[in-house]
Parts: sequence; structure tokens; C-alpha cells
Amino acid sequence: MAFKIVSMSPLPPQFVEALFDPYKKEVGDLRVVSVAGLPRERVLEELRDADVVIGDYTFQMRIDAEMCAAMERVRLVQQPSTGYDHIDVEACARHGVPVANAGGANAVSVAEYTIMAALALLKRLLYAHRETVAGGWPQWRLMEMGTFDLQGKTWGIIGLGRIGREVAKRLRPFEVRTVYFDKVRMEDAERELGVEYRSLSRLLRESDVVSIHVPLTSETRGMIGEGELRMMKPTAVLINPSRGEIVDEEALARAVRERWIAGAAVDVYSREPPPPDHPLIRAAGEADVNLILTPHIAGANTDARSRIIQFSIENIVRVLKGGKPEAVVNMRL
Ligand SMILES: NC(=O)C1=CN([C@@H]2O[C@H](COP(=O)(O)OP(=O)(O)OC[C@H]3O[C@@H](n4cnc5c(N)ncnc54)[C@H](O)[C@@H]3O)[C@@H](O)[C@H]2O)C=CC1
Ligand SMILES: O=CC(=O)O
Repeated sequence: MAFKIVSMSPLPPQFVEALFDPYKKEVGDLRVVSVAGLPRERVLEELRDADVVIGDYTFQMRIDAEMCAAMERVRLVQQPSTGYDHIDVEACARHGVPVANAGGANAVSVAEYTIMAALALLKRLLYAHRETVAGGWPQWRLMEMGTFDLQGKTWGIIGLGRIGREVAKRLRPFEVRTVYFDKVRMEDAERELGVEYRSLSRLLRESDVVSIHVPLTSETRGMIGEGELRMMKPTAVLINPSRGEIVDEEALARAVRERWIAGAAVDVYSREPPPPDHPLIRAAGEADVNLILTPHIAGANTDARSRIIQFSIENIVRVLKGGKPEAVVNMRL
């Protein structure tokens, strides 16, 4: 009998099935069914006799409590990404369904994106490019607007997990002081990475660059609002490659337009893609606003994508062969 894999992602099922080709000798036959865009009743029906579920890499299709309850024989929900806030992992745990993420396969990618964004903001790269292409030569103006080196500055990391640590590691040659806020104080990491612990408000007041690397949870939703943005220095920049709902987007748009802070880079939005009247899209269209917006790509470049696919497929194969999955986020196995 063939294993049944239900894919929540919009990728064609034949494409997903082909990824298992090298493993078919080990696991036997398998069939992939895509439920993207199907009516809810059909999705629930397909989940009932599935062996494995692959979560949606575009994060559009949620896996809620009712879906977890329908997974009568599912051995693993494999999410092909780091974040899993679109899955009710606690409900899955209550029904005995393990949920795994990609085990940090794109942590380095997000760290590199974050450092790139900080340099581009501090040096106002987008403005310099736009003006030069338009025939301008804003050399002096850029210095007057405020363009800075990273060396000698303070970088505040919010969330010293996998990504936060990769950022801290890569910051060492830049000769910055690195501070962090996390719900857990990590003295080993402090020694190893040369970072210092701060309360959130102190980190915001001290830092020249603030980057956010916490997951979206009920505690982190709205963590950075108007009050927090107003604590930052007017010369500081904010980078959010984590999740849109962690930052009050309306307040951030005002912060960059009204110069409470010097700039921001945003990769993630409360609604993706953001509509044309989204406050950050509108702010980015204004002259001189130092705002970099990207389409949720920090952890989704070509290298990252192949590492994530490889990890996910191998994890699924491990489970189909009767082994224990890695990178489970909702229970101890
Ligand atoms: N834009 C993109 O393409 C990508 C975005 N991400 C986002 O980055 C997030 C972080 O990823 P990882 O570093 O792998 O996660 P992780 O789980 O390794 O680290 C998260 C850190 O945040 C801390 N934290 C959790 N709740 C907190 C709170 N209320 N206050 C302070 N600290 C808190 C944890 O203690 C932990 O140290 C993901 O959840 C995802 O949302 C991840 C990969 C790609
Ligand atoms: O947002 C991307 C992820 O891997 O999480």
C-alpha cells in the first residue's frame, strides 16, 4: 500500500512526489495529494487517511485545531520553514501529532540578509542608487542626511535563538558592541559570542541597529509599538525579518516618515503580500524615506530553499521508515 502525503502548499503534487524519487527504494510507493485551495470539507477528508502532512511554505494555509483532530493516522506534520505560527502546534500535540520545522536550515540566510539590510540602511543605499540612476550626484547630500559606518556602533538583537546567534557571530569582524534581549538569559552564549544582556527598553535606547528574531507568539505580537519605537535613537535603524505582527506597522510607517528613527528594513507583513494601501508600502513611495521592503525572502533564497527541501524530505523519509523525526517543536518523542 502506498503512503499518502497531503501537501498544503500550492506546489504541483507531481513536483513534490518527484522529490521523493531517490528514496522510493527505501520507503516504497507514495502518493502526494495537494489540498491548496480546496474547500475545507475536502481538506479535512484528505487529512483523515494521510500518513504525513507537508505544511504550506507560503504560510497562507493555516493548520487549525479541527485539522489536527482530523489527522487520525498522521505521523508527522513537516513544515518546510523555520516559523510555524500558522499551525496550531498545541492542538496537534493534544492529538498526538508531532510537528517539525526545518531545523534551522535557513538561519544563516536570515543572518546574512539582516547584516546586508543594516549596511544598506546605514549607508542609504537605495537613495544613493535611485538618485545616481536619475542623473543626480548626491555625494555631499548623503553625508548631510546622515550615513554611517557599522564599526563602533551598538547592535541590539531581540531574540538570541538560532538566527540571533548567527547574526551575533557574523557581527564580530565589524567591531560593534552587541547587546541582546531574550526571555531567557544565556550566559554561555554571552561568553561565546561576546554579547551583553539588556532589558528590552534599555536595548532600544542604546542601540544604533535593532534586529528582531523572535517567533510570533501571543507574547511577541505587538512587541514593538509606538512606545518602543519612540525609545529608539533618531539615528537608529530597525530590521524585521521575523513576522509582521510583531511590529505595529502603522506606527513603524510613521516612525520612518516623521524621523523618530532613521530607517527600517521589513521582510514580513501582517498580510502577505501587503496591499497597495499598506502603510509601509505608502511610506516607501515617499522621497527620502529610508525604508527597504522585501517580499519575505530573508530565509528563502535558492541555497536556503534547497537545504530546507532536503531536510524536510529526509525527515519525512525517516518517519515513513519507522524512525523518529528531528526538529519536532511541539512534543518530546
Ligand atoms: N523572513 C524569513 O524568511 C524568515 C523568518 N524567520 C522568523 O524568525 C523567527 C526566529 O527564528 P529562530 O531564530 O530559528 O528561532 P529560535 O526559536 O531558534 O529563537 C527564537 C528566540 O526568541 C526567544 N523568544 C521567544 N519568545 C520571546 C519573548 N516573548 N521575548 C523575548 N524573547 C523571546 C527565544 O527564547 C529564542 O531564543 C522564526 O520564528 C520566524 O518567524 C525565520 C526564518 C526565515
Ligand atoms: O519565514 C520563513 C521561515 O522559514 O520561517
